[in-house]
This record gives sequence, C-alpha cells and structure tokens, in this order.
Amino acid sequence: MVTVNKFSSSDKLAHELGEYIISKQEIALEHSMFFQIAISGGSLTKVLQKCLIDDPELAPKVKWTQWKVFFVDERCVPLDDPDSNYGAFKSLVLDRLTNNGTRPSVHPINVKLLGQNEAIAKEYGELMPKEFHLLLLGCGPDGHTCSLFPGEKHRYLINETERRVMWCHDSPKPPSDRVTVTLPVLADADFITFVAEGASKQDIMQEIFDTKNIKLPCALINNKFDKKVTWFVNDEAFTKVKSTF
Ligand SMILES: O=C1O[C@H](COP(=O)(O)O)[C@@H](O)[C@H](O)[C@H]1O
Repeated sequence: MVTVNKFSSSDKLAHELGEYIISKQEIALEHSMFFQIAISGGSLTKVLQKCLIDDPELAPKVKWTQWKVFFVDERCVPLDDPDSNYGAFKSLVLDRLTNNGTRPSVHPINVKLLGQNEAIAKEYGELMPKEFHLLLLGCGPDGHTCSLFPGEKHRYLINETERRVMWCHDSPKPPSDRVTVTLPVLADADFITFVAEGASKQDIMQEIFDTKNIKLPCALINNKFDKKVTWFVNDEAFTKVKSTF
C-alpha cells in the first residue's frame, strides 16, 4: 500500500516534505558520495523553494554540494523560456543560493539539440544515473506525471520497457514537445514521492485513490510500485477521497 501524508496547510506540507527529503539525503549519503535526485516542474518547484530555501530550520541541513539534480521531465524549449522546468528550478531555488560554494550539480537537457527531440531524449537518458535515490513527482489534474499522459495516444511512453528517457510529442498540455523518464527509471529508484495540492486536484485524487483507475499514469505507478511510493497532499486536494490511509 502506498503511504499518504495529509496536511491541513501548504506550509505544514512543505516543512514535512523538506524533513522527508533531508532524511532521504542522509540515507543516500551513508553509502554514496552524492544524493541523486530527479525532480518535476510545475507546482513542485514552489514547494521546493519553500522547504529547501525559505525554511530557516531546514535550509542549513541541505548538503547542496553533494546533490546531483536531474529532471524527470523537461519541455523542449530554451532554458530561459518561462516553460522550462530547469528555468523554474533555477529562478526559484538555484538563484537563491547566495553562497556559490554551496551549489548542487544540476543537469538540464542539452538545448543545443533543440529540434532534434529524439536525440535530446537519448542523450539525457545516457547522462542520467541508473538509480536515483529519490524522485519527486507532481500530478496533473488529468492524472499525468512526469510527461506520461493518460490516453491511447501516449501509451507508447507508458509501455516502454527499454529506453529510459523518451520524446513525448503532441503533449495535451503545452508545450507540445517534451522529454520524459519512463517506467524503468521509476522501477530503479529507491523512493518515489508525489506532491499534490489544491482544489484543481480533487477529482483526480478521487479517481486515483478510490476508483484506482490504472489507465491514469499516477494510479498505475501507485499500483506497480506501491511499497516505495509516498504522497504528500493537502486536505483541499483530498476532500473527495473516501479511502483511508
Ligand atoms: O507539465 C507538467 O505538469 C506536471 C504537473 O504540474 P502541476 O503544476 O499540476 O503540479 C509536472 O509534474 C510536470 O513536471 C510538468 O512538466
């Protein structure tokens, strides 16, 4: 069964998520030189700013120089484009690390290859470590995560068993061209953690947790990797869910 942590406020959620990330950092650094993490874009980036930068208790505990940061999905746009997941992480997190000596190593997609999206995905898959200590994922109101979207048109991404990063074309959510990790990356990760907040997530939470509709990528991931999946949700997002955790 997946673990669900529910919070009455976004501030409490962010603090507990921060504690959790730091605990995973410590576990990883017991046996590895680096904490290898891959993150989503979207609303998650703001939560990361809250817990890793703005939280005075947690910020000093983040061992940034030992972090290797990758992206579970990225939009095929320049890094300074407002749609870039790297760009959002840079402006909300990296640029706020005032001391240059405390920066993580961050690995964006190779934007020199923009327009050759298959090549971007291939290169990014080769660059990624095989095993991540932690994946931090979002959940869209349609049940997508990373750039793994529901529906027949995008089933080629969910069904992939070999390639670890793939080009997602015709994304239903703009921008249309993206790259995304596939399920083999999730299978090899130590921990998979979702963050979902707000009223726009109410219906999809019900479908994921009550109906358990595995046509939705988030519900499929719950089903396949249940023991290592943890959700951080707020009460507002979980209002319609009847199942108890
Ligand atoms: O397009 C994307 O959307 C999802 C969900 O975003 P959210 O703002 O609803 O949390 C995100 O996890 C993914 O990385 C991003 O590319």
